[in-house]
Amino acid sequence: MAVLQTCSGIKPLTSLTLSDLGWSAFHAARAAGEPGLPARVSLVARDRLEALAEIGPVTLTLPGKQSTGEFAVGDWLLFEPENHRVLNLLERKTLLHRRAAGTASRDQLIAANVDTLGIVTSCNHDFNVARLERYLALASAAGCLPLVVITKADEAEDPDAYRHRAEALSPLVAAVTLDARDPEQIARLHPWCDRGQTLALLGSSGVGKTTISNGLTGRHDGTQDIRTDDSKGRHTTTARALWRTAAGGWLIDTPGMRELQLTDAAEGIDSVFADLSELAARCRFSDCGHDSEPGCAIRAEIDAGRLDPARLARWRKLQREDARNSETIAEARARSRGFGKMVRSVMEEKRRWRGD
Ligand SMILES: Nc1nc2c(ncn2[C@@H]2O[C@H](COP(=O)(O)OP(=O)(O)OP(=O)(O)O)[C@@H](O)[C@H]2O)c(=O)[nH]1
Ligand SMILES: [Zn+2]
Repeated sequence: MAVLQTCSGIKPLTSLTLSDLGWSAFHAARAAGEPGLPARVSLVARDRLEALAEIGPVTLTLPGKQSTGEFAVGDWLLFEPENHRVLNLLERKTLLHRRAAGTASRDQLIAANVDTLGIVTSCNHDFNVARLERYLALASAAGCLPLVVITKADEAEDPDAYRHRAEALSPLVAAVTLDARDPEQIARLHPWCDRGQTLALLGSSGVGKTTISNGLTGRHDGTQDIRTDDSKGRHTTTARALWRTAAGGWLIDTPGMRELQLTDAAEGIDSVFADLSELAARCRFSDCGHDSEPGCAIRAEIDAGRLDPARLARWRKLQREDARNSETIAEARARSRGFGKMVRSVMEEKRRWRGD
């Protein structure tokens, strides 16, 4: 199964050290004294995990009834070398997750231990401050560093203007402009995916994610498919995996990355809008709606012309989106607990009725 591909000039998968794989002091501390060998998950299938260890690629199985749904690409775990069974999932440094599509609200893991979230946009109408803020909040909630990658610089008159606008959004933001089709320009992204570093890309359709990912991994066919099983049966997934980059690091490319919605991101939103949340803390009322309440610190800034009311509107919109999604997951959990209780009481009732 062609899950992974090495690039010419870099180490083959069988001679990678743990540091090559992205192992850090954080994980070493969690694994200390625990039995088993460390491995990093490169693919999550319904019945098994594919992973990379110092001994090379391994296929791992889970004990008992444990579901592979609890694992994400990029996870670190410990496994028994004799039978390739998973012993222990190690705590994650960062985690990207989303609300699963469909009516059943479910939290779905997308990728773990991603160091940098590459937020891809273009020097054109795709460049949208509200969308960038949303992705920045998501990166912050996941614990990843944000990198704004602005493609199609070759089509813009003043690409630096886009970079400055992105960098103005938060002191944490680094931004890079490039023509993603040019290998020399792609190399500007190498510091974020060199040895031990893991990068994941997020962005709207058509902004150039596939082009960047091909440029970084040396993979020329974006549709190099892998066969996997999931709850819906056997099917083909496009590169739902951990890819080796030419710079010696890793690129995580999962289909779920492309439709990330905010959930449980309240803290991430507050970090992107730190100026607003700090102001809000100075409003006279702790539940100030920042509309017409007396003593509103945010209104005072707007009235003084120091704050753009549009930024307040964007902040509130993200808070509402996050509240709505987080609530639905919490509610769904409560519902499934309630349903479980109901099933048990019906079963008990039946047993009593049958007399066993
Ligand atoms: N001029 C120019 N074209 C680019 C650049 N980056 C990507 N493209 C082109 O834009 C089109 C879309 O690029 P993709 O890499 O497929 O975009 P994507 O983000 O992967 O799109 P989805 O697969 O739909 O999510 C392709 O025709 C690319 O060749 C760039 O920096 N400059
Ligand atoms: Zn207020």
